[in-house]
Amino acid sequence: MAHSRTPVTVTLTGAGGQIGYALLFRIASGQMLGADVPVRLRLLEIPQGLRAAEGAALELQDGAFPLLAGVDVTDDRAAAFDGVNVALLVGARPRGPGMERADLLAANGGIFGPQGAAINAGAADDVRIVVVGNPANTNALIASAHAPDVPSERFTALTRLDHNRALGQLAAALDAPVGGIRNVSIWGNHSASQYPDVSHATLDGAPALPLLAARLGGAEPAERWLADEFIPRVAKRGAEIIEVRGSSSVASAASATIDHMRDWVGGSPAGAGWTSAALPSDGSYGVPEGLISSFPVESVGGQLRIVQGLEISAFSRARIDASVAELIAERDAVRALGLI
Ligand SMILES: NC(=O)C1=CN([C@@H]2O[C@H](COP(=O)(O)OP(=O)(O)OC[C@H]3O[C@@H](n4cnc5c(N)ncnc54)[C@H](O)[C@@H]3O)[C@@H](O)[C@H]2O)C=CC1
Ligand SMILES: O=C([O-])CC(=O)C(=O)O
Repeated sequence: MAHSRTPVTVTLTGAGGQIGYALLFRIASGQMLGADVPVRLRLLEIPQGLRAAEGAALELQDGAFPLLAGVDVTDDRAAAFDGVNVALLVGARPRGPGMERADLLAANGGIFGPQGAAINAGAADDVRIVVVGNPANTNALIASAHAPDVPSERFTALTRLDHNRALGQLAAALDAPVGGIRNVSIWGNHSASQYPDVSHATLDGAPALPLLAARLGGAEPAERWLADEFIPRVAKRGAEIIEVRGSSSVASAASATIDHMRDWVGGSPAGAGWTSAALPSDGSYGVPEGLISSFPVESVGGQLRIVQGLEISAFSRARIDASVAELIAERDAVRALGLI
């Protein structure tokens, strides 16, 4: 099929890595931007990752994807982000043995600062950015700080994986299909301090908490399950996957990245309820303005909007505040390092 539309330029960093490999073929097949939207892929790697990215580019050619208008592989940030419409910032510096948190933040500042500057210099007016590489929220903050001409709300970080993990756990507890569940929320940081919140969740339109209580033998056992099992399991799911699989989440992380960008660009599907994404706070729910924190969001008219007016219990408030406190500490640490 020939496509008359101008291709959308998608830049993927860390394209030679694991998540990159899981993402590329789904993007090329139209699962992120639509079955009628041609894409041009720009794969950014560091020199030692270039061969792996070049190999992925060969396989993309072998996939004969009708929507794929071209693939460039480069280690040049300016070339990678020139004209970018959709940026998936996956490549990051993993924590090595003996590395302190400040070392990790500094190493990632050296990646995300210059990438933010390159986006600022070359991106298309409609650029949308999602940071996947950890620590994702603070890396997004650093990139945004180096892109003063790009509206800050275009910089987001991925918590859709946490959102999807929460859906999966709640569906299992309710012994119900995941597709019937709506309005789970992830608040705060993409880290073990995050707060997966089911207080507004529904199953087939009915509030989920009473259904949970009925299954678990009352409101108190349900509260215990939420506090002692559900919340820690979702918040530490990344570590559980590493423990069981031997390496960190890949296909689920790629799938969540596709979900995040598909909904942002294409809009939340009608009747699907809200999802979760980390984006700069506008002060909603007492989260300090400018912090890149996860919120319940809907995508309307190409923009992510924080869902307003939700009642926040004392239990939820304490947990949101704890995760936000961690984000503040990360922001202050990168500020002290001169990275923002
Ligand atoms: N936000 C989330 O929900 C999740 C985030 N992650 C994070 O995603 C990141 C990537 O994970 P994997 O693909 O499994 O790691 P990986 O190590 O397989 O791949 C990372 C790739 O990034 C490249 N890279 C490093 N610095 C770069 C730079 N400056 N520019 C371009 N490329 C660069 C590396 O060469 C490597 O090929 C990690 O930081 C991981 O912690 C993983 C799972 C979930
Ligand atoms: O925990 C990790 O290292 C990777 C990650 O962010 C996740 O799986 O949520």
